[in-house]
Amino acid sequence: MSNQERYLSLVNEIQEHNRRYYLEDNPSVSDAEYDLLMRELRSLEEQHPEWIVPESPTQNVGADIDDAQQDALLARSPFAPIQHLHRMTSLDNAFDDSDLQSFEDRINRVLGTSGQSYDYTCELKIDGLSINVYYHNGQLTWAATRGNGVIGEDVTANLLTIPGIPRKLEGVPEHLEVRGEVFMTKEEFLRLNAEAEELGGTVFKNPRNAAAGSLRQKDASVTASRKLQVNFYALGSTEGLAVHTQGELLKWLQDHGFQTNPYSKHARGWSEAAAYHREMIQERPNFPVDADGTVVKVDRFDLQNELGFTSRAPRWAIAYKFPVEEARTVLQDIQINVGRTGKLAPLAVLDPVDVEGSTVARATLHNEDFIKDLDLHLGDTVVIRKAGGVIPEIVRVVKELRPEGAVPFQFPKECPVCHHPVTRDPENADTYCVNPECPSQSYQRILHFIHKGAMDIAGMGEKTLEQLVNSGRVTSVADLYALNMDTLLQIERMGEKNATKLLQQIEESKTRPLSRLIFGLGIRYVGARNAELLEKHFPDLDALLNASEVTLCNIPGLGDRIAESVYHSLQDPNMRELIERLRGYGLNFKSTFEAAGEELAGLTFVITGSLSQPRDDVKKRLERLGARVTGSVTKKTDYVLAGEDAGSKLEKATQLGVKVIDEAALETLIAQRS
Ligand SMILES: NC(=O)c1ccc[n+]([C@@H]2O[C@H](COP(=O)([O-])OP(=O)(O)OC[C@H]3O[C@@H](n4cnc5c(N)ncnc54)[C@H](O)[C@@H]3O)[C@@H](O)[C@H]2O)c1
Ligand SMILES: [Zn+2]
Repeated sequence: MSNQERYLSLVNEIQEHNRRYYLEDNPSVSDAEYDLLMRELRSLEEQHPEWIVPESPTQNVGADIDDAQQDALLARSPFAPIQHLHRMTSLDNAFDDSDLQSFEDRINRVLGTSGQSYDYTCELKIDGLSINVYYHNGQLTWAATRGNGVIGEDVTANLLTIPGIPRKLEGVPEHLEVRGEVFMTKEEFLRLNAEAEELGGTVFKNPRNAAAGSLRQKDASVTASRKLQVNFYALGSTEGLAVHTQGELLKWLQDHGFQTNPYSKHARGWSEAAAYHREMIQERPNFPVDADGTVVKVDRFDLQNELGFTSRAPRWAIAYKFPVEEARTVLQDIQINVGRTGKLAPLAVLDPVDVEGSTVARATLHNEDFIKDLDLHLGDTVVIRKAGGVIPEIVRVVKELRPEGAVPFQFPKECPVCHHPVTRDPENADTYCVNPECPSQSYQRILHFIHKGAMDIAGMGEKTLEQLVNSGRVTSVADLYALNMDTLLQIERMGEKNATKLLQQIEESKTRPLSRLIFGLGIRYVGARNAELLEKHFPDLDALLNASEVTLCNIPGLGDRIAESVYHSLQDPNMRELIERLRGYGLNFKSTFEAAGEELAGLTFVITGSLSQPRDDVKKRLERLGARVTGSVTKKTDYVLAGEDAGSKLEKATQLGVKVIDEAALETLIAQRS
């Protein structure tokens, strides 16, 4: 291949990656690999400017799609197109200190100075997706994604589900665009992926894709459930405002109620900016959200204006990317766990190794195809890194170091626990043990049923449950309610005191809200949020059992795939039998959802001590009835709701003369005010 052919094939290849990344939120290569391709492309273009084609990714922002593709996209997109008032651009990259130095040299050249150190505002480059929020006469009017920089997608309804975005601004120009980055914290990303792995939803590659995929949802209530956040850092134009530097702008944004990132810092000259960058690399493991680098911006706006833009990026800013740390280690083993849906989950067991500030000894391998594509052999030396700064993943095998005689890993044909033959889902690469009596599945199902978010039976430890399941004393969640003192005392290390406590918790769990029971049943796709939706819609479990598939599909926010899954799971004879047994044991089947009311409007509550219901449920109920629930007692607190063993908050209430009530008094209060 000639160099020019290589150039054109790079243009094509990168365009394809852009499409997958920006339009489908589903990249097939890592950002580091992508950046390497871009660097190669750039250096070819520097040597041969005459080769540059207009569709080159260096000349465009975003997916660089032509008109026909744009039409096709918009036709498919559930979002209306919106034209930005001012173009949204990308950023050029620096990969080492000398790139940063060249950046300052170029500024000197363009501004006609030489060797001068400029003032910069340095910020974190949050790895999310950019958003443009438009205020007309101070009123939030629409919000759009970057799109191709000129036209983006209207995601107003979705954006409004994110807390902390001002709806109204005072004393601002008639037209104002406020720009920032929508992102997902690492914690929320892990929670979402764990839920998706378990319930069978989309598993995202990294927090950026998760944020993009969550914001671009047809159904804004799905976006609302994803806990997105946003940091603002720019305006479309600062005309008509008394801000003259990026530093002042960040302050202006904060003063007007916009969330900004706390890590920004002033720097003088490229070397101070480089020092900030090094500091941030050290801090990176502590960021609640992943950042993929720092952004160095010329501070003064008059200089920014002089410097201007290239076709895709400002000349006054540069993204200094964090190094991607890779480590080598040895694949010791591949463990296969069987989840509660019967899904076989392969896990790589690695020689522990440090990557980006933490020790990695395990990595998920997703499914059979993932292992095949990597061509994993036990004993292989593998390269690992952290996707999105969080999830350790195996990137590739170092084939040269493969031990002699190593054989490719064979995915099991039978369940590693019950030895029942497994079946592969024809739609994806997942493999399932379909034996309904598989002890591993029973164990996982019961574990799910008793965990904190479901029936919350904390006294049942994993070891205890394991013994109960393995000895055949407990095979389904209903069996929990048949446990008695004699059975429990046969469990190793289970004394009378703990057994009594456990039996009491099991008894208490019978009164949990219906949504927790529905969640606990472990229906595919039904997490805590969907369970709540279902509880809101039906007066009791029987009404849900009798609901037709159409009725379920019509529940706003539930989604057809979920409705279908609920319907079919609840028709299953085994599920019916289980539910009847639970009814027999007297579990609560009634919806505890009162319609949202005003009974407690204007009152502030603090909850303390242990109550008959999980505190979170009580809090939600108070809020549904209009109350505000806060964490600490002040003079503004109207009531302290105290359960057993209430401590310092109770003392504080007495000191301040705040009324203290118990659960019974709360019911009276609600009844009086309704
Ligand atoms: N893996 C893939 O297939 C693939 C494909 C395309 C792009 N990518 C990744 O995306 C990058 C290019 O994407 P891009 O054009 O969106 O640019 P970018 O993400 O490198 O930088 C520009 C963006 O940074 C964001 N940003 C975050 N914090 C900011 C701050 N404080 N100030 C200003 N901007 C801030 C803004 O959204 C802005 O649009 C590549 O370097 C690569 O890492 C990967
Ligand atoms: Zn099995």
